[in-house]
Amino acid sequence: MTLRVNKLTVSFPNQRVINNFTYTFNDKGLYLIVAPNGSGKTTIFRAILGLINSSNQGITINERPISSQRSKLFYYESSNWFDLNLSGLDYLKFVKSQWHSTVPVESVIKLWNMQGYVKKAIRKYSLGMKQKLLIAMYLISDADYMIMDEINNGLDEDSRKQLMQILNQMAQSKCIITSSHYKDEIMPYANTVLTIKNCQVVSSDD
Ligand SMILES: Nc1ncnc2c1ncn2[C@@H]1O[C@H](COP(=O)(O)OP(=O)(O)OP(=O)(O)O)[C@@H](O)[C@H]1O
Repeated sequence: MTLRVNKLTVSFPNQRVINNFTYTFNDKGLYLIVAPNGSGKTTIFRAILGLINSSNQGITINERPISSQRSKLFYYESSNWFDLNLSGLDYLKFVKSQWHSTVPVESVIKLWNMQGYVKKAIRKYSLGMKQKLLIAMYLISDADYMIMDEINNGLDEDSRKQLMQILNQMAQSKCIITSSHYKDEIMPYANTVLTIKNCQVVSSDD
């Protein structure tokens, strides 16, 4: 069980961002991508998901094309993607049904203390409340592979600590791939750190 990226290259007009990235993510563990602003973290995630054009010789989960394995993977890039007219509960129920999850919605709402606002329209949420909703969606999905872009953005210190405990626990049985600008908080829990320099992705395993 692996997520394999084979010779991934991403270019935008006049700019190559990722060059010839080949890597195998195992089905367990916490992978942290650390790199300065604008170096290509989000680009890698989008390319893995097929949300942007790339050249590659295959992106697979368990040796099958990722496009046929969507229920094994969860990625929701940013709370900016939320439809502000919907409620948090709408999103949680949607994810539960689409990912055929057995995780009770109520347990995740309680875990993140979202009872007071989960039924309200997202337009009434603070930044941190939106981020908690986004994290709750990952927990509900219960997907084997989770790609989380800047997952602790907008969270207060206690919530970031709680998130780290949860990620650490989930990484015992799932593959968590994340990037963060609070890297010092995640680094102690990361099994592998990937960095991007001059379009090359380098792993701490190498
Ligand atoms: N759609 C696009 N068209 C042109 N250039 C793009 C596009 N998307 C990203 N880029 C460029 O690709 C580079 C990498 O962007 P990316 O968003 O992947 O960086 P990042 O490492 O996630 O940054 P940050 O830490 O700021 O979130 C940047 O130079 C950016 O300007």
